[in-house]
Amino acid sequence: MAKSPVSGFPGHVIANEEGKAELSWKDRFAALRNLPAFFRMIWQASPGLFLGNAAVRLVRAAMPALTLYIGKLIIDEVVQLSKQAGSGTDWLWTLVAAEFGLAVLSTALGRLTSLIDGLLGDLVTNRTSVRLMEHAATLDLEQFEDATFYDKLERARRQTTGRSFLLSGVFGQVQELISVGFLAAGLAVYNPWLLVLLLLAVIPAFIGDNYFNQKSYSLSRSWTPERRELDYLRFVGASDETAKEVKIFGLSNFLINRFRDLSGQYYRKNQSLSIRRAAWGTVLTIVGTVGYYGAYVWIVARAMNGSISIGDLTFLAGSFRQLRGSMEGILLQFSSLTQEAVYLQDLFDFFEIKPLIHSPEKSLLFPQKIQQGFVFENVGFKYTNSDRWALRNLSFNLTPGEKLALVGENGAGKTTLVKLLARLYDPAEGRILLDGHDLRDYDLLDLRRNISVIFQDYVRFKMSAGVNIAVGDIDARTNQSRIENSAERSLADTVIAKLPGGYEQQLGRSFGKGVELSGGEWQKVALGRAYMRDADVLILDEPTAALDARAEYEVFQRFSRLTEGKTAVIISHRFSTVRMADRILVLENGRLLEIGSHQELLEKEGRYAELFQLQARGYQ
Ligand SMILES: Nc1ncnc2c1ncn2[C@@H]1O[C@H](COP(=O)(O)OP(=O)(O)OP(=O)(O)O)[C@@H](O)[C@H]1O
Repeated sequence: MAKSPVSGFPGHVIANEEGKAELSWKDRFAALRNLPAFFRMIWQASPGLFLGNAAVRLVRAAMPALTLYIGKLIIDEVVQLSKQAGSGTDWLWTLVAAEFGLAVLSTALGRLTSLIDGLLGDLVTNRTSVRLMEHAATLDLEQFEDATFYDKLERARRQTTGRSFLLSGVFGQVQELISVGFLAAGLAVYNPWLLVLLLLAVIPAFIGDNYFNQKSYSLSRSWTPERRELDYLRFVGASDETAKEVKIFGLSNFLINRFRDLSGQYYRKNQSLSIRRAAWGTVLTIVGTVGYYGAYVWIVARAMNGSISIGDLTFLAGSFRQLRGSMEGILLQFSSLTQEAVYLQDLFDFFEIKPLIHSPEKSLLFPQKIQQGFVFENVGFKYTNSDRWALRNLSFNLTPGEKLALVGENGAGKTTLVKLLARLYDPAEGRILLDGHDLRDYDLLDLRRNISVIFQDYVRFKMSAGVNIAVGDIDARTNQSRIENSAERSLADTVIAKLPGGYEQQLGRSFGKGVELSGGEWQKVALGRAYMRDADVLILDEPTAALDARAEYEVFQRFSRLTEGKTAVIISHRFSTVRMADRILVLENGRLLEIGSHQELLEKEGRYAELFQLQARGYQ
């Protein structure tokens, strides 16, 4: 049985993947444990900016209480002076100057904070993106082919941008908390009950907001697959890669309608949630305003009966208003921050995914010279999410220096076989031996380094022609003579000679003055990668499918010469290519049907002979 690549990962805060996720309070508080790791990420991005941010915010936290207190002193002083004409005004003007100074400082520090937040946010985003790419590179192909994994990757990718919100949010929250501490202390000196009234004014709105945040989180999470489909439709509907077929088959309406349906459904769900949120928000804020005016009435009454001064009145009213704003901010932010922290869990979950295919602790190095070759022993393989065996009971050997051709109808399992040989997957049954040792005992990177594979769906990198060949051995990308030599062997040199920029020419139309190549021209370039990698084992999956008859002939003339002594596996539907192999392995529905030389198989008059004659007749 092929193991599910995403099962058994560390627990989620979220209940399930299908999206019935609800965020309970427990989940929210649990998500807060992601914050230390998040702070570590920020600290690693720039310790200097981190400390600077903390220091500036600490100073800013003290400012509201200080400003209000100076305001109170100013008013009390003015009242005093108006009662005692002729006394000095120096103290009054000193206080006014101090308040002015605070106002200027507050503006300057506010700007400074945004600047630092912005810079730190960018650094964190870049670092996280790099980590994401690095980690993705370690994971298995099978994991990439799993939809659940892809959703997780998608959510993690979304986490790499927009981190600055969480960053300034968390820092801002700490700043507000300290600020509230100062203000609350001032209020408590006059009457601690004011603080109770304050909580009553703030909590209803908080509960409402929290409820709706939870709803919108589960909506957005449950829609991850559809959002991915929306992105995909947007891409297919408007991209250079698909434009040709979209036009020819007149697909645009089909795609647009699907997009409209899906985005419309999401919009409607979101719309009803947003309306309910706005309505409840209004009601609960009014409740809060009642609480605020209750406290205000008490303060005014105390001032009227002379228990507190006019300065105290402005200080208390100001503090109360400010505190209400700050606490509302803290509580509301808390619910969106915990939500963000939960999203952060997606990112950390992604980093926790471990590849199932890796090197053993004590690994073997790929042999300098292959002695016995590869042996497939009763190999079976199933793709994840598929009940069908793509390969089963497969036993054969591949001797050193042999050229083996794989033949079979579409879906017979040819590509799967070579993916197993390159250890992109591990067999679910049986084993593959190289010189008597299981492939799983070899160092994975060393194994891959020594096997050169060109897949039928090779990547057309939107990069220069030279790099498109150099990807065969990317560390040698500055070795121009090796690149040119590889190009010569694969016939790509004639393609590149026609490009205005030669080896520097940007390929594909995505960037700048890129040039598009024909299918066969791309194939020659991709074939160059196989020669660039000087590996002992060469695997070519339909390497000549797009080549014209002359090019195919030439490629194979060279191929036999250039791969002398190397082990090669070639997948091809063209029998002119296949017959040049030493032996031919015929697959049917994942099983080995026949194996032997061209002549042997023709004499056997089995499936190979039938397919060969079928194709030969087509040429007569
Ligand atoms: N990534 C995948 N996930 C699930 N099933 C897959 C995947 N790749 C291939 N298969 C299935 O495995 C079987 C063998 O596929 P494979 O690509 O090995 O065939 P092939 O012989 O190379 O075909 P072709 O001649 O069309 O290239 C097919 O039934 C295919 O549907």
